[in-house]
Amino acid sequence: KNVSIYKAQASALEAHAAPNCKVLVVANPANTNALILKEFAPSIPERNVTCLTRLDHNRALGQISERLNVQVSDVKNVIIWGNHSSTQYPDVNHATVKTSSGEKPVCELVADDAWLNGEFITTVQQRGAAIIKARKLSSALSAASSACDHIRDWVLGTPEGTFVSMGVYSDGSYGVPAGLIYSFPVTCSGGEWKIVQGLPIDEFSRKKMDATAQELSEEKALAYSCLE
Ligand SMILES: NC(=O)C1=CN([C@@H]2O[C@H](COP(=O)(O)OP(=O)(O)OC[C@H]3O[C@@H](n4cnc5c(N)ncnc54)[C@H](O)[C@@H]3O)[C@@H](O)[C@H]2O)C=CC1
Ligand SMILES: O=C([O-])CC(=O)C(=O)O
Repeated sequence: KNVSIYKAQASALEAHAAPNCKVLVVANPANTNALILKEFAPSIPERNVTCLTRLDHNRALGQISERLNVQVSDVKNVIIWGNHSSTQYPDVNHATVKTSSGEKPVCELVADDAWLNGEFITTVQQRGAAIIKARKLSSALSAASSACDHIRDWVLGTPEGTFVSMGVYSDGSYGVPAGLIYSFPVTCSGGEWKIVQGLPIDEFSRKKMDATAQELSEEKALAYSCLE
């Protein structure tokens, strides 16, 4: 059903939208809906079609700020890799906290790998489901607020030294198959996003990044099979 909805939305954009419009897909499955939209709106450049993983990014910042008892605005550079689903990989290996003695790595300050590699990841992965369970409705204000964050940073740029997570069309960076909409760390400037390059990826992260890519490949195949 989503495939036909996003095919129709794409056709409407193709017919009526400015070719330089920016598209943020929120509705789930967000990454694959964005991929279908990109496919059926060929006049809109693929770099103008994105999906929302900023809510997951903000949740990860929130978990770290609570754990360390610091302001959420002092935490930065967490990464959400992959799908906006429970296979996403929230990664704090490159995240830092502003302290009175300068910026410190989150891993060093938390100093609890079992929590970072376990409960932290599952809490962020399952936050959407936990909210639905509690409210019988999905996240509303936090989702809307993160959509504003996504668009604001895309249009106005990310602060120097800060990256954010966005679901964007993969160019094969970090060994992620090209042709998926995958959440990467990005910086934005002049209305364009750019995938942050050259971050070291350890074996634990590699496995988690591959698992969420695998799920996206399967979703893509399923979506395309609905088009036949
Ligand atoms: N990417 C993210 O971080 C998040 C994604 N979501 C997703 O956003 C979507 C919306 O969530 P809610 O607003 O809570 O759901 P909702 O059920 O309150 O609203 C969905 C709306 O879509 C409309 N709709 C249904 N079929 C349509 C069609 N063919 N064309 C146009 N409109 C149609 C319905 O009338 C309804 O108003 C869901 O898919 C949800 O899973 C929600 C929160 C966060
Ligand atoms: O599944 C949903 O509708 C909720 C969701 O995406 C989220 O809160 O991250």
